[in-house]
Amino acid sequence: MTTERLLTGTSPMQFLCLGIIGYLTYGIFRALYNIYFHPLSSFPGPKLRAGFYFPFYYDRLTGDYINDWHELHEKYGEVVRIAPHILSTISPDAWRVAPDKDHTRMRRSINHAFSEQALRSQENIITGYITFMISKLHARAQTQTPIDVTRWMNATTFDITGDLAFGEPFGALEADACHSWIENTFAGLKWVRLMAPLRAYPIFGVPIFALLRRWPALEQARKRQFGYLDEKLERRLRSKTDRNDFLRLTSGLLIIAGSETSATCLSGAVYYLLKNPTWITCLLSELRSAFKNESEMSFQSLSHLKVLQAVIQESLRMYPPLPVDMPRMTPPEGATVCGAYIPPHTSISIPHYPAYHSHLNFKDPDTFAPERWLGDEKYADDRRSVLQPFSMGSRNCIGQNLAWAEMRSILARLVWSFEMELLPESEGWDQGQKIYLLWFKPALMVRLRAREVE
Ligand code: HEM
Repeated sequence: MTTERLLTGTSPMQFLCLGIIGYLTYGIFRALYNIYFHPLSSFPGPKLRAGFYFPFYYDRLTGDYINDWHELHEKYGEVVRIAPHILSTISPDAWRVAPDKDHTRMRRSINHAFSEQALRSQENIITGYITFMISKLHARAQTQTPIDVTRWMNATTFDITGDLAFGEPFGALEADACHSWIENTFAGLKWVRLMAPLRAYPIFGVPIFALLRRWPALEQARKRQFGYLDEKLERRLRSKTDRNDFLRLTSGLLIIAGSETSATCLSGAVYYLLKNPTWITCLLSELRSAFKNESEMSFQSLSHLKVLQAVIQESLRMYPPLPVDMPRMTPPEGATVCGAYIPPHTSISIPHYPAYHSHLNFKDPDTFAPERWLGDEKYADDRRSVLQPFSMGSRNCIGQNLAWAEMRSILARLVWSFEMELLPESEGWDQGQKIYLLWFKPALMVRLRAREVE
C-alpha cells in the first residue's frame, strides 16, 4: 500500500486509534527496558515505579508522598528506586554526593549577609520582635484566651525576615493576623505541585497551560503577588541606610525559606514539649540556672545551653521543616552509596522525614527523646550524622546560624515566660498532616499562664 492510499483511506478516528496504540506500545516497551535493562535496574523498589513515572508524579499530588516513601524505605531498605531514573536513600553516606561548583560561586557573593558579624548586627532587631511577641502573649495569658501557636510562630518569623530583608515587617504581629501575601504564597504551593506532572505529560500540560494563560484573573493575582514584594523592594532602595541586609537576594523564596521553616520547627518543639512535660521542667531548670532574668538571654549565651540545643535538634528530627527530598545529581564519575555504585547523572535524594524516622538510623524513631543528643547510652547506636535538616554541601542552608539564633531565643523565652496547656482539639496535632513541599500545619491550640517570678 502506498503512503498516499494509506493517508486517503484512513479516517481521523483511525489515525487517533493508531496514535494511541503507538503511544501505548512505546510506553510498554520503554517500561520493560526501564525494569530489566536500565542502569538502575538492580536497585530495589516496586516494579511499577521502576517502569513508569506516573506513580512518582501522582505522589506529588496527594500531599502524602513522604509517608509513602517512608513505607517504601521500611520495606526495601536504605536505597529505593522511586522512579525510572531516580533513587531515594536514607543513608548518611549520601550527603557527600554532588557538590555544585556554579552554585558555590553564586553563594560567595551573598555570604556576607549571613555571616556571624551580620547576625550580631541583626540581634537587636530580632530580639525586638521576640519581645513584642512575648508582650502580646502576656495579654492573651491574662485573659486566658487560647492561642494558635503555629500562627504566632509564623507571624513572628515572617516579621523578622521581612524586616531583615526589606527594612520593614509584614505587620503580622501588630495586626495579630497572617498577612495576605503569606496566605497567598501558601495557597500557591498547593498549585505548584501540579506543575511537574503537567510538564512531564505534555499531552495534558500543553492544553491546560494554554487555558490558564487566557484566564485574566489568574494573571492579575500573579502580578499582585509579585508586585507586593517589588513595592517593598523599591521603598527599601529609596530609603537611605547602611544596614547590611538581605536586599540583594530578596525574593519570595527567601522570605518563605527564612520564616516558615523556623516557625515550623518551633511549633513542633512546643507540641513535643507539651506531650513530654518532663522536658519542659528540664529546660526551665537549665534556663533558671543560667539566667536571672529574660533580658540576659543573648544569642551568645543561649548557644551554650545543652538541653535547649537537644530539644531543638530532636524537634528538627521528629518534624523536619523541609520534610521532603532535595534532589541532587551524581557527578560524571558516578558515586558510591551503601556500597552500591550509582551511575553518573542519576538523580538521588535524601528525603528528610523518612531518613529521620527510619529504625535503620534511630532507635525508637517515633519517640521524642532529646536525650539521644545528650549522650544517653540507650541511643548510642543512633546514626546521628544522618540528621542534616539544613542539608549539606554547596547548596545547604545559608541562613542556618540565623535560624538557630531565632529558634533558641523564641523557645527559651516562651518556656521562661509561660506555663502552656495543650487544648484537647490539638491532641495528635502531628498526625496526618499534608505536605506540599512544606507541612500544611493545622492550628496548634494552647492556653498560656504567665509563670510566677521565683
Ligand atoms: C529551621 C530553619 C531552617 C531549615 C530547616 C532550613 C532548611 C534549608 C535547607 C534543607 C536548604 C537546602 C535546600 C536544597 O537542598 O536545595 C535551605 C536553603 C536555603 N535556606 Fe534555609 N532553612 C531554615 C532557615 C532559614 C533561614 C532563617 C533563612 C534566611 C533568612 C534561610 C535561607 C535559605 C536560603 C536563601 C537557601 C538557599 C541556599 C542556596 O540555594 O544556596 N533558611 N534551607
